[in-house]
Amino acid sequence: MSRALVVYESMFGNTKAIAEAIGTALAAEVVEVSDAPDVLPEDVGLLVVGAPTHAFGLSRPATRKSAADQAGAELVSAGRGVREWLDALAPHGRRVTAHAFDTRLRGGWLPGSAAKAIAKRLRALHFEVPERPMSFHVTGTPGPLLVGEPARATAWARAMLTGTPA
Ligand SMILES: Cc1cc2nc3c(=O)[nH]c(=O)nc-3n(C[C@H](O)[C@H](O)[C@H](O)COP(=O)(O)O)c2cc1C
Repeated sequence: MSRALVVYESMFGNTKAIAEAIGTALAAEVVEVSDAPDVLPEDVGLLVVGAPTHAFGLSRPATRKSAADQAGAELVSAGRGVREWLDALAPHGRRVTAHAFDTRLRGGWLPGSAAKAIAKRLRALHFEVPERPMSFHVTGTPGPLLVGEPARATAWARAMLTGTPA
C-alpha cells in the first residue's frame, strides 16, 4: 500500500510543528531534511515538503547560519536545507503526488515564499503538484505560529486525502 512522507526543514521549530500536524493527519512518517532519503522509497505515493521562508525563498547556508545564531541551543535543522535535499533527490520515474508548504512572517509586506520555490523544484523533478503552495504564518522570526495554524495544517492535510481544496 502507498504511504505518505513529510519532509521538513526548521530552524526554530515552527515548520516542524506544522509538519507534525500534517504528519498526524496523514498518518505519515515525518523526517527532518538531513535524515530524508535521497532516493524516494518505492512505497511513497504522497510527499509533503516544507521549509521556512528565508530571504524571499528557500534557505541557503548563509541564512541558516543567521538563523542558527539566533536559535542557539533550540536549533532544529543543523545540517542541509530543503534546497540541497531537492538538488540531491534521485529521479523516481513513477507517479508521485507532492505538496509544498512554508512558514513565513504574517502580513503581506514581504514578497517570496519558500513553498513556491519548493513547488517549482518538485514540478521540475516530475512530481504531480496539484495545488498552489501553502503558507503558514509566524508572528516573528523565531515564532510563535499564529494561533490556529496547526489546526489549519491539519485541515489542509485532510483535504489532500479527499482531493478537496482546504
Ligand atoms: C535569515 C532569515 C531570513 C528570513 N527571511 C524571511 C522572508 O524573506 N520572508 C518572510 O516572510 N520571513 C522571513 N524570515 C522569517 C522566517 O520565515 C521564520 O523565521 C520561519 O518561518 C520560522 O520557521 P522555523 O521555526 O521552522 O525556522 C526569515 C528568517 C531568517 C532567520
